[in-house]
Amino acid sequence: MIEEAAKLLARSRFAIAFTGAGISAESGVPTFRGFNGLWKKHRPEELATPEAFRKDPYLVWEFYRWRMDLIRKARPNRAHYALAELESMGILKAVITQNVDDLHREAGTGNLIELHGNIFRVKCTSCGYGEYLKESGKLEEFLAQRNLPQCPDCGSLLRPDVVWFGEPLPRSALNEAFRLAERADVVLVIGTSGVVYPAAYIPQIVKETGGRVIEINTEESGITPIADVFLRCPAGEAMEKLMT
Ligand SMILES: CC(C)NC(=O)[C@H](Cc1c[nH]c2ccccc12)NC(=O)[C@H](CCCC/N=C(/NCCC(=O)O)S[C@H]1O[C@H](COP(=O)(O)OP(=O)(O)OC[C@H]2O[C@@H](n3cnc4c(N)ncnc43)[C@H](O)[C@@H]2O)[C@@H](O)[C@H]1O)NC(=O)OCc1ccccc1
Ligand SMILES: [Zn+2]
Repeated sequence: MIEEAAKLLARSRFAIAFTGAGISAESGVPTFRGFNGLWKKHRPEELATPEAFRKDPYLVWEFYRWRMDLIRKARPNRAHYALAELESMGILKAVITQNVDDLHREAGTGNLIELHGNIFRVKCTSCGYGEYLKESGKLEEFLAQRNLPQCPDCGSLLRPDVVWFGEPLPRSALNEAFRLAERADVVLVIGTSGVVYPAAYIPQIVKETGGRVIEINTEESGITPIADVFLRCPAGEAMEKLMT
């Protein structure tokens, strides 16, 4: 199977990657399904909603600060670096991710589409203010606080710049992702359960426009039925084999 996947990639004219939480599991970042009950018995889907934020912004900010603190200590793993290398070799044209953990960027991926936002960015709930805490160097101080963060421009509440359930994805990112999927002849799907929409349409669009689907996952997922090659293997291990 690895040989077949390597051949498909080597012969590809326009290959892209589509990733989920599973690619960051080996970096110590819990997957969504692995999360259940991980944080104070809450399911992430309960807290990652506009309703939850309206009802209890303290609880939601505590949840996101906990995740930001956990994720900032994580480092990219072999799978993240392999995708960045495939891009620098000109084989991979883009990485489309559902992850908000910034690990693809840290690994050196250039053409990165973050469909669900980035946990280290905050934005104002009323004016257009936004800040990337890693760049502004305010991350430490931000995580040390327990208060509700306020917008320095208008004083309103700041929220994590991620897409919550029931919220539309950023139009530009979604259009770019669909455009890439239509153009791709190969998609490398890594570590996703493939149940969250509209993101999960990406591999289907590649398939429907004549492309091939290579899936890497430790177990079958919602994508497996359309996979031409299924590698049941941890992402780091599979990508290492693919690169050698
Ligand atoms: C749960 C699901 C059924 N619900 C949805 O899809 C909903 C509703 C919906 C919309 N359309 C539909 C159509 C059909 C059904 C439902 C819907 N979608 C939405 O709400 C979207 C927004 C969805 C985005 C939500 N935000 C996230 N994240 C950011 C926040 C945050 O992170 O805090 S989603 C979040 O969960 C998802 C988790 O999935 P995975 O990444 O796949 O992770 P998971 O844990 O599930 O699986 C891990 C996999 O890895 C594998 N694995 C584990 N270890 C390894 C390993 N080592 N190696 C390899 N693989 C491994 C495992 O086997 C497993 O398969 C990711 O997308 C992640 O980003 N918005 C919207 O539709 O808006 C409408 C709209 C339109 C216009 C105007 C108004 C409204
Ligand atoms: Zn503001």
